[in-house]
This record gives sequence, C-alpha cells and structure tokens, in this order.
Amino acid sequence: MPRMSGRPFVKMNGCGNDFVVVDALSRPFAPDAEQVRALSDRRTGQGFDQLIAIEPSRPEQPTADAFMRVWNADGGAVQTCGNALRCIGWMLMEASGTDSVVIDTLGGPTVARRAGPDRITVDMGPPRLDWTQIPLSEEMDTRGIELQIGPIDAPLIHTPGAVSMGNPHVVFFTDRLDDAFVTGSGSLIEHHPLFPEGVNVGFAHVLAPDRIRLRVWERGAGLTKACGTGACAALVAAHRRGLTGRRATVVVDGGELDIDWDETTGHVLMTGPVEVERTGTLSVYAISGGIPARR
Ligand SMILES: N[C@H](CCC[C@H](N)C(=O)O)C(=O)O
Repeated sequence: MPRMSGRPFVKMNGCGNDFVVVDALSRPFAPDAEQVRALSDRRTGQGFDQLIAIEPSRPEQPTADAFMRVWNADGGAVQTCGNALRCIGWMLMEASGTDSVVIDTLGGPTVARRAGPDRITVDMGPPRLDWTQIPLSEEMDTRGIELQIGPIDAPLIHTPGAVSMGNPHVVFFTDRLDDAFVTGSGSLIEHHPLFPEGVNVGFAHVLAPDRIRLRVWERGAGLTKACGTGACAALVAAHRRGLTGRRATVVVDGGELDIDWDETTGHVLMTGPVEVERTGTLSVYAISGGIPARR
C-alpha cells in the first residue's frame, strides 16, 4: 500500500462509533475502495467504522473552516457522519482555539460548537423529508413508507419513517433490538431496491416522549455502537409520528446523544461526547506464509 502506509492518523470515537482521522489539509489523501477496506479490517488493518479525511474547504462553501470526507468500512464514499462531525469539530476547535467551526460535507455544511468538556453540539441542518431527497425509488409518504419484514399477513416490523440528514435513513419503531433481529433485518433492508443509494436502518424503541433507545445497522458498516445521523433521523421520524416531542435523549449502545429538532430554525442539533483513543501511522499487514509482512 505504497501511497497510504506511514501516513499519520488519530483514532477517535463518538459514543463508540469509531474513526481513523487523517489530516489532508496540506497533503491529499485519496484511498481507493480496496485500500479503505484493508485499513478498516480490525485484525490486519487499523480498524474503524468510518475513515475520515479533513480537507481544505471547497469553492462551493468558502466560509467553511474545512471539508470532511467520509468512507464507510466497506470502502464506499458517503455524504456525512454525525459522530465524526463532533470529533472533527473538536479537533478543529482545539487547533484554532475557537468555540465554533463550520465543517462542510457532501451532505451539506454543518456548524460545530463546544458544549462542555469533550462534548460538542453539531447543527446538522434541516432534515430532508421528501421521498426524492431520501431518496426512494418511488413516491411515498416518508412519515410511514410501505416496507415490511416478515410474512405478508403478519409482518414483524413495518411502516418505517424515512429521513435524510444528508445521508439516507429508515427508522422502524419496535422493541425488538436484539443483535440477531437488528443484524438480520438491517442487512436485508440496507440494499433494498426501494433505496437507490442504499440506506442506514434504525430500530427505535420509544421509551418516553423525550427518550428513545436506538440501534442502527449502518449502510457500509453494519451494526455500530452509535450512529449520529441515525439518532437525528430517529427523533425526526418519531416526532412526525407523534411519538415524541422535538427533543429527546437517544440511548445508543455506546452512550447517549441529545437531539433537538429546533422549532425556530427547523435544524436538528446533536450533542454528545468525543474521545481520542490513540495516534498511529497507517499500515496493513498481509499474513503470507504465517509470517506478518509489512507492505
Ligand atoms: N453509515 C453512514 C455513514 C456514517 C453515519 C454514522 N456513523 C453517523 O454517525 O452519522 C452512511 O452510509 O450514510
């Protein structure tokens, strides 16, 4: 892996959703899908849910402090990542000594602000709710789309909400959150033809009007410990169904996220922790002949 090995990185996570972060502000970083997959391997690579590059802002968003590029563990480049936006926001604020930064993504610009020690609030912008914005392959009411899992006459789960936070989400309301059900159902739906760009699949159990337990089978990464955009999508979908207010604590495997669908701006604010795990240099190992060989 001549172009990647030796590149410094920072390993971070937000509620356990973990990232390898590369600084590409002054030196381009353009791994191909195969290299991303190799780096994502938790045995022979660095291991991560998403790979993140911090790049100079794009001409389309000159007021942004930086552009955040996201790859899923499966090698696919995607629009955005909520938990990573908190981590990158924290890094940029630490570096600049400011209390807020604008981070542009393929899913649109966002604003990150300090919310306490190692806690960041990200204004994720407005949810996109039209079927063409999810996107879906046919016109449907995104408050409850025609989709189900299980026998036609006795579905196990059905009529999920559909929301885009710059990336596509479908949210089922159910109390079945065990690994087998989430993994089995999520992997079935992730590439369903109703979602031309694939989809992140949320399983939300509404515990109270201000509290949701959520697990997410992520597009391109599988079952993760947390999904920031998924938590935003779950709150928006729940409120649209009259199941919660406009604010809720979303309890994910790796912690809690506070989500607020602001009535005045229509924007979704996500607040949660950031954690630095370690630093290192990119490399992958090929096990050839039983002897690890650095490439
Ligand atoms: N799997 C997502 C990207 C990462 C989203 C998630 N990790 C988050 O914190 O928002 C997608 O393909 O759209």
